[in-house]
Amino acid sequence: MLNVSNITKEFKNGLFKRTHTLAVDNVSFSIKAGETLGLVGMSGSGKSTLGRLALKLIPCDTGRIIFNDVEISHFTMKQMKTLRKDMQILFQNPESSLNPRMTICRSLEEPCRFHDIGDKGYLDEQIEEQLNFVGLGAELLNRRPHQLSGGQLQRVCIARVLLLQPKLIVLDEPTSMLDVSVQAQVIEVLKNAQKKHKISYLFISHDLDVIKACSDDIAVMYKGRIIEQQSAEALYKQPKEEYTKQLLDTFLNF
Ligand SMILES: Nc1ncnc2c1ncn2[C@@H]1O[C@H](COP(=O)(O)OP(=O)(O)OP(=O)(O)O)[C@@H](O)[C@H]1O
Repeated sequence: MLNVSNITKEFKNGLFKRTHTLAVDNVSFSIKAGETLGLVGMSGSGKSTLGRLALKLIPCDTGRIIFNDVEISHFTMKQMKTLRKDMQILFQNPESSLNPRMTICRSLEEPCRFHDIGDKGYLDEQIEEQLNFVGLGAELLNRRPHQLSGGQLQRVCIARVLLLQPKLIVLDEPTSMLDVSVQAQVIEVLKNAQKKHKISYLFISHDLDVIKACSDDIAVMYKGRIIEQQSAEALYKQPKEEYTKQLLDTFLNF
């Protein structure tokens, strides 16, 4: 579904753009249809930047991105518009993902209207179905975001993404702002959605338990590079790199 090879991203900031940060350094990975690649690493290792590059939300300096057998590396933003609904992202903070002035119903409708998905009748039906799927009821539709809990808001965000029927979703710490009890429910919803629609996930998280529970393969990032990638089971049993061992130890002893 997604094949990324040798992508690099350097940010240039500061006076006269003299401060350079090599956020992603020659990274390659691929994700099959319906599978999850977990991405772990310390803060600042480049995980979120890599997720945004993979979706072409920001341009890469070098490298190739092939999505669903189409090379999109050189696609313009206009060309990307047709693919946007297939490639979605779910952020960690659902509150800032939703417009506080819009009702939940409007927030769910908006992206579908933008992508021209169905008429009003079809949309109403789909919204109800997706809300149901994520475990919410239609009584929330006329509320505004501040009238929902964090877990409910993240479910709304998941429903909103699912309405577009994406093929790939970058999950950028989707449960890190939620209570532990709610985390498990949200993960269950994401797993069910993947099973039902064969969606591919790039799952970014600090939480190694969450990553282990969700991923087929796991990639470890360190200073902008993927230093190790293995099946989830193998990585936990026999990490190859010293850094991965330290990461696992730190997490287990936390
Ligand atoms: N827009 C930007 N301009 C300049 N530097 C940036 C920008 N975005 C990210 N960076 C830098 O790139 C590096 C990687 O950042 P990134 O957010 O991708 O890391 P991360 O692994 O996702 O971190 P975290 O887990 O804390 O979210 C960091 O040094 C960060 O400061």
